[in-house]
Amino acid sequence: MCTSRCTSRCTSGAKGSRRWQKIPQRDDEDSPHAFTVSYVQRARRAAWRLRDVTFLCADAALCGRWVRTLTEQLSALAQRPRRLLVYINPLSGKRHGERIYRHKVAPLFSRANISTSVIVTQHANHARDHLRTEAELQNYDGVVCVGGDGMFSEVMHGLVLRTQRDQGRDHHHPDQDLAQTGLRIGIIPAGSTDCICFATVGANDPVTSSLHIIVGDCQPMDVCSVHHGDAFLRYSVSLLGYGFYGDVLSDSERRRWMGPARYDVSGVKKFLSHRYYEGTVSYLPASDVLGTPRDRAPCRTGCVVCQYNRPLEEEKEGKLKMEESHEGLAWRSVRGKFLAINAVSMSCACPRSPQGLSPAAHLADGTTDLILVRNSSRLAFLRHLLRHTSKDDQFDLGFVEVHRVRRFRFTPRFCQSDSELDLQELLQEKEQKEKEVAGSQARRILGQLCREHPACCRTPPCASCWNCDGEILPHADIQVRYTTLLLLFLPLLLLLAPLLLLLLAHST
Ligand SMILES: Nc1ncnc2c1ncn2[C@@H]1O[C@H](COP(=O)(O)OP(=O)(O)OP(=O)(O)O)[C@@H](O)[C@H]1O
Ligand SMILES: CCCCCCCCCCCCC/C=C/[C@@H](O)[C@H](CO)NC(=O)CCCCC
Ligand SMILES: [Ca+2]
Repeated sequence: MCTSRCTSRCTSGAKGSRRWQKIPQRDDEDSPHAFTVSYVQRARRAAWRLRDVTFLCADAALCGRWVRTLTEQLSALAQRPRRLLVYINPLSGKRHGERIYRHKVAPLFSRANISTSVIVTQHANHARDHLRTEAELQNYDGVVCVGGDGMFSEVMHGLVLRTQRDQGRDHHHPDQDLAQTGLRIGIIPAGSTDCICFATVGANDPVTSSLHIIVGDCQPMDVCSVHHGDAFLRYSVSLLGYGFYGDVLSDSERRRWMGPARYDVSGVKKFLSHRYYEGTVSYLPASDVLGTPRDRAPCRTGCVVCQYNRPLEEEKEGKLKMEESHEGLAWRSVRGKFLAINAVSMSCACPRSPQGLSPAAHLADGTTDLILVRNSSRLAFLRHLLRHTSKDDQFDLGFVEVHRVRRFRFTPRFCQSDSELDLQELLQEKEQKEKEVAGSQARRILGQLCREHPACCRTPPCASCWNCDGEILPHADIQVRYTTLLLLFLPLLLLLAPLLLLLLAHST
């Protein structure tokens, strides 16, 4: 494949240091035969860049032999994708998805001889439904989503649900282990938060993500299932947030026209309203695992903690069953007033929070970090939030606790079923309060208690909603468990990278 005739040659510079030097284009007959090799150069902060180097040969035969050999070597790398199914969300983030793909991604895919089927989505859940029903997955080596976390979530749901259907698994059953999807997913960041791309690649850069896909590595990623009783709700790979993050998301939905800024406006608004929510969190701690949420040892590709902690397919049944068998013993419960309940299966690092909600959470260890932020003053909560934007430990505060769990459940205090029970408790609390305080303060406190109870308040039940990877869940009473793995186009072992990063060779 002919490319530009501009050629470089290696010239020994001063003191024998070798450096490449561009030499002007040569049109004369005896111009040497040359071939150009494109390779990946790792730049600052996890960014990857494409670089070319051209080699001069004495004669055409030698040049041809080099190109054929290099091309054969590259073709032999089985993990590299040849055919990709691409979904573009035109409305993600600042609505640059299509432009980003056409200008930055497609040229790289074509230089790497990757064929693509591109679908620009026409409506929400277009990608999920296409993957789940009509996509002919056997024709592809992977799926690429161009958009934000919500678009990734659509592709994930489409692939996981399609795999269960094809393998006859019932994903509605909360204890059903899921079949693992075979196709890898690549993410081209074009959204507002892009936390899944940032937390896995370390950068939100379309060129870097494209090169990761072309090089074709493979990195597993935890998937949690969320159920309400026996009804399946959604899968989650990043944040399951109740209280603050749930309120921020639901408030920001009506501001989608603002793009990424919608989260800042809603964030400030919800910080100021400072709502707490009552309920009971029960969780099954992950026993006999390496690492803790506060060991400040971030998960990196080739992570040994993930390999050690992740329940292997065959032992998964046994391991979880064993933990379950001590149901009464191993499960723990926490009841109280929470500003936020966040369950993260990965660090959730993103441009807003470079370390993430749980910096030491592992991408593929089969556990979730459950962060409980109890009711506290606005100032204390602000300190907690601000620590997400620095390297300070956001868990080192009296009203914050974090647990590494395999499963957890949440029941809001004022859920419909037991409001009568709560009503008696509430009346007892009122009588107690009446004894303790008198006059105007009593009315203020009783007003607060009253405002919160559906049985005696005019406002709807004060449950928050769950933010599941950026989507709102229809129920607050949920059960969550680690269920399966996804596969991403990511470097498995960066140390091997120099050998694998030759992208392609072509004669010039
Ligand atoms: N063509 C479309 N028209 C309308 N909505 C769409 C379309 N394609 C996808 N969606 C929906 O748009 C929502 C937002 O998409 P996405 O998450 O990619 O952008 P974002 O919200 O800006 O990014 P982030 O989730 O990272 O904050 C998703 O829930 C997705 O289901
Ligand atoms: C006053 C200073 C406050 C500083 C606060 C910094 C804390 C930022 C933590 C950001 C955590 C993002 C977690 C990612 C969740 C995504 O799956 C989801 C979909 O994209 N995004 C949101 O829910 C959007 C959530 C946006 C929350 C702000
Ligand atoms: Ca995890």
